[in-house]
Amino acid sequence: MHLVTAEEMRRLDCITIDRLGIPAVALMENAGRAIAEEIIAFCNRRGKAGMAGAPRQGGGAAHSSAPLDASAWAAGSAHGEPAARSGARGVAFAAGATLRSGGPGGGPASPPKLTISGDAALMADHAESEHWLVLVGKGNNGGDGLVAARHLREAGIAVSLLYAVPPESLTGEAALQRDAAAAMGLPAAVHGGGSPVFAGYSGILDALLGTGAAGAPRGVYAELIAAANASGKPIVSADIPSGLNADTGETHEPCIQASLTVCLAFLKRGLLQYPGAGAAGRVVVRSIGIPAGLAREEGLSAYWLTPDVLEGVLGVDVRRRRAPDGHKGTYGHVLVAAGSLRMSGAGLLAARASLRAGCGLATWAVPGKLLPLLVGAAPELMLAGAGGEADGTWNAAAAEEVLKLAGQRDVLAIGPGIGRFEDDKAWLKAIWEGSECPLVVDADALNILAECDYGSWRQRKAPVILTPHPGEMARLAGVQTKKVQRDRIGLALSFARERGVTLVLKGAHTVIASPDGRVFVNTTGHPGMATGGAGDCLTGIIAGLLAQGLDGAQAAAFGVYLHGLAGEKAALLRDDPASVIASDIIEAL
Ligand SMILES: NC(=O)C1=CN([C@@H]2O[C@H](COP(=O)(O)OP(=O)(O)OC[C@H]3O[C@@H](n4cnc5c(N)ncnc54)[C@H](OP(=O)(O)O)[C@@H]3O)[C@@H](O)[C@H]2O)[C@@H](O)CC1
Ligand SMILES: Nc1ncnc2c1ncn2[C@@H]1O[C@H](COP(=O)(O)OP(=O)(O)O)[C@@H](O)[C@H]1O
Ligand SMILES: [K+]
Repeated sequence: MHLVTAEEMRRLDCITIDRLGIPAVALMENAGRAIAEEIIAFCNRRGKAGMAGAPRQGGGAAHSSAPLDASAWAAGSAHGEPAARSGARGVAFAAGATLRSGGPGGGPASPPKLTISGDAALMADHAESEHWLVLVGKGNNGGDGLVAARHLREAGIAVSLLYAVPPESLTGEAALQRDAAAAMGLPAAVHGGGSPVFAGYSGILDALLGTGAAGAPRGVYAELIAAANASGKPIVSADIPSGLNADTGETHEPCIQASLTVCLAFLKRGLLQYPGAGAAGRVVVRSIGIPAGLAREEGLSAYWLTPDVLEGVLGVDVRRRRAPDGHKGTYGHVLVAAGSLRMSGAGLLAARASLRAGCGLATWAVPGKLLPLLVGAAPELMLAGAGGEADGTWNAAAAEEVLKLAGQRDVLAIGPGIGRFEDDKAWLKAIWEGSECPLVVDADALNILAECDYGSWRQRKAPVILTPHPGEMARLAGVQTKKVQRDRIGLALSFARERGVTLVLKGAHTVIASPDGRVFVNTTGHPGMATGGAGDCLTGIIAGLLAQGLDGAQAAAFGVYLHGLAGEKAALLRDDPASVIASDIIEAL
């Protein structure tokens, strides 16, 4: 599924309206109806759970991990329930008259049944117990809310409108919807400042600000957002939560904390990155008549990482099929140069993970003094001494040993647990320039890299994959960690392009950017993976996939995806995400 910025969304809107001739008001009608359908489904679910009026739990970025669960996401109108719902709610009865007598054999036949279905998606189970307040902004987002209000009313749900600004200031399609709502007699008020009263409503539709918003909500918009959040009522957002930066996922002060966001046409980038992903609650993407293929035709290249994208966009065999006559040589040989006396485990985790990712062979290179201590640590691994100091730490001269070993292997992964040492920049430069195979750079090797002028180093032919967490990324980019987190997708993209590397910016909803301008956002994984060594496993997984012939972007994206899935599985096996440790992730691969 494509991810779009607000600007790209406007472009796709314009193409649909100008080139295809679909009127803007038709798109708005589709948008509003989709929002109404989702609100009705929300009410019906709530009714079934016997929780009428219950607000979302927790709120804010720390709320339930539902949005992290790929199954909680839904694309288009096929979001899991409608088929079952329409089956259950369709009006079906037998036709009164027998249309044809006699079966093929001439005997009596049972009369054919005529089945007639109602507009199931717009049927509320307990409409009488619902009363929704629609917060209406001045732009098209407000217009969407007005359309939704009409459809909710049609479904028998009581609806009231609260305009942020005098309704006379609405223009274009939004003004048309304002008039239609008035003609239908929907009760409306204009926010007069101060604290609006939300008592008596069973839910709030946030149609204040959408992709046309600029900066933090101002004036009456800010008042309404703060009051809606404080009301404790469940909030459904139209397109994006008002107060969210649709491109970056930054939340302004204030920002709506939604239970559900009905995203229109294409998934906005900001809904996939924290804290925005937390503010959005559950996200449903609904089509509104803008052809999905336009995104591809327009060359958009940001994606939510799903098995479909892995296969269709990246060309990865997600089933990881192996040739029946394959042997260990078929699946490549990884060299992991990692670990030192005090952090040998980091190297062990990376090397073991590469094997679990499916490479044929893995060699773990450590400072020679450590070798006797590591014998038998993992029987499947080969061990190699790579020089180093008498105390089991690395030194610059060890680069030569690493290069010798790498010459006979398919992939080199460096960094986990190596620490810092004298002349480590020379060590890294020698490896960077001297190795011919794909290179995965992690942990302290990234910190060393951040201090090097590697743009002037000899150009590498084989891919480089950098796997920083936000702190390491901050050092690489020479900015504060806060700035990294403010626009993870934008930074990862520009860094990968400028430096000609594949960049894996780790953390909840890891971003994978490739030097050709494609970017992928992963949503597998969970907070239980915030544990020492989890990143070392990822380094090994990516190296293991590279060894099997995947290219840089394929290995990075598939590796991150599998790593997250393994983390989820490990949490299930442990019964508690908090108990997951890095080794569990490897075992769950
Ligand atoms: N064909 C289409 O285009 C379709 C669009 N669709 C829908 O339209 C949405 C985008 O609509 P949009 O572009 O009208 O912008 P929108 O977000 O409603 O609000 C902008 C208004 O808010 C104001 N404002 C801005 N920033 C502010 C701030 N910080 N604090 C306070 N006020 C602020 C600003 O007013 P101004 O300050 O300029 O007077 C401006 O007038 C999109 O998300 C989707 O829901 C769908 O219907 C499908 C078809
Ligand atoms: N809340 C989270 N949700 C999903 N994945 C997470 C979360 N926290 C951490 N992770 C993942 O766990 C790994 C941690 O890596 P890192 O910080 O480098 O750990 P270490 O250096 O100890 O190995 C990364 O792949 C990261 O994306
Ligand atoms: K909104």
